[in-house]
Amino acid sequence: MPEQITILGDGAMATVCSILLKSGGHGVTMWGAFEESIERLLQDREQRKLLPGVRIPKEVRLTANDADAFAGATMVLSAIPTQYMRSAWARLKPHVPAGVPVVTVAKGIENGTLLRPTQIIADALGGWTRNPLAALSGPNIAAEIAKYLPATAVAGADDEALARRVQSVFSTQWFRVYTNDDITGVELAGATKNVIAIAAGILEGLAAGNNAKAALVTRGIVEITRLGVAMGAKAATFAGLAGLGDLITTCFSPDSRNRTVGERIGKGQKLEQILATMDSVAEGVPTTRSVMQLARRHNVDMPITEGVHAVLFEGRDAIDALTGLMTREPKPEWGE
Ligand SMILES: NC(=O)c1ccc[n+]([C@@H]2O[C@H](COP(=O)([O-])OP(=O)(O)OC[C@H]3O[C@@H](n4cnc5c(N)ncnc54)[C@H](O)[C@@H]3O)[C@@H](O)[C@H]2O)c1
Ligand SMILES: O=P(O)(O)OC[C@H](O)CO
Repeated sequence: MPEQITILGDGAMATVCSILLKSGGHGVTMWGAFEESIERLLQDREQRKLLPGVRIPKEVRLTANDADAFAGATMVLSAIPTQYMRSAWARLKPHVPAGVPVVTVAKGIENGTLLRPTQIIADALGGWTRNPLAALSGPNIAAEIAKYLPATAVAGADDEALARRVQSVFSTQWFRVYTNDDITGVELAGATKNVIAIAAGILEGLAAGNNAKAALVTRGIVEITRLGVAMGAKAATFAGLAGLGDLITTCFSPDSRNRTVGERIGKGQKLEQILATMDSVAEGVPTTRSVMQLARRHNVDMPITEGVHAVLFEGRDAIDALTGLMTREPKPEWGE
């Protein structure tokens, strides 16, 4: 059944979701936080910097007006980067229709609160019961979906009926959606893989080779699963599309912003310099701080995350961090 979907955000993911949902026969309104950005989109029908060459269909309604954004909405999609979610949702709260399901595609953990995207929304809106919440996550590089290349995702929700509704809304011939009742795992996997993807980029920048990259992906999934399980997620979710699937694409795709940040660091650039030249968001950078704190809080060993944290925020040299990982005390592959 066609739905009327309000997409919050006007970045790369919001843009591809507008195309995807419109192709599925749904009505779409896209809201942006900044008037100038929506004005530009109304003129160009294209996010020239974030997703060049990809046209936003004329049927997609564009607005920067908070109240107008939710007219007729039967579902809301939040495509706002994690660290901006709280302020955006607090601003929009008076206009969000109660009872309408909210789906998030954000992949991060909020700094300070250490909350997952759906938890941030619940917090901002004043409770889970006001709006049912779901997360959509998986190997979803926006630039590929925009070219109608085949992709898959997981609709995570506590409520099975909601997960199935999200699955049905987002499914097209080239976008296959599975359901998963482990929303904690779906969100944690999507956030933590970004930290490992920064490490993959660092290896790329150091020209460390594919054996090293394979080791990173394999040991990376082990450590993010360990954190997830300690926080109540299912290990199987991390072995699925939202975990291993997304980790692989993000570690290997040249289009990944997180991997690109790492690559530039591996080549010797400074983080501040990299971030100053990026138009788009690399969620893994602030999320590394949050994941490091979660690891400490839950007493989970996360040596790769520790290494990324040290390189990004403690001035550690990338080669030194890699040597540190390679010379840790010998241990069995499985176990503590
Ligand atoms: N791009 C992808 O391939 C992709 C795929 C899957 C999931 N995601 C996730 O989607 C989320 C959005 O990422 P994106 O790639 O669409 O973003 P982007 O990097 O393309 O664009 C950044 C967006 O942030 C918005 N923004 C900047 N400051 C803001 C503020 N103060 N308040 C509100 N909004 C602000 C900008 O208007 C813009 O829409 C992220 O959590 C990302 O991890 C992205
Ligand atoms: O470009 P990145 O690194 O933010 O990755 C985008 C998506 O999360 C890939 O699934």
